[in-house]
Amino acid sequence: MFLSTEIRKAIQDAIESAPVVLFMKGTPEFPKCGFSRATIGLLGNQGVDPVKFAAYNVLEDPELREGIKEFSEWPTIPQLYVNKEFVGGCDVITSMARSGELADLLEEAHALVPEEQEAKDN
Ligand SMILES: N[C@@H](CCC(=O)N[C@@H](CS)C(=O)NCC(=O)O)C(=O)O
Ligand code: FES
Repeated sequence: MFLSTEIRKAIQDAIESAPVVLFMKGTPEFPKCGFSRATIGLLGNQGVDPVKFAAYNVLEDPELREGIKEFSEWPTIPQLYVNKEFVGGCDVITSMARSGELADLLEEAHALVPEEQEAKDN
């Protein structure tokens, strides 16, 4: 697929809009797919600060849905970015949550709610 400059720029802006960015199906409140729902649940369990988080609903934007796959070179949704770096989809995030890598990544990105950040610093 041809990724236009315009779409590439829109994706770049989205990725830069918050420390933690999720491209998903539906919204955090109303996920439209189990993989997106599970990913939102994992980020919530980690204690991601809502002010550090942005979600983009690919179901509302077919160009974003296809464009993000090309951009990330990753064939599926959801897709997580932390500090502008692509992390992965639901399986990757699930295994990183289990191993503790996700907590470390989010902590380093200062993306956790302040109390949880403090609890981890102590
Ligand atoms: N194993 C994937 C599960 C996600 C997945 O399979 N997503 C599919 C179904 S929601 C997808 O995005 N298909 C392409 C599309 O719907 O555009 C992961 O780890 O994220
Ligand atoms: S929408 Fe069917 S598996 Fe995600």
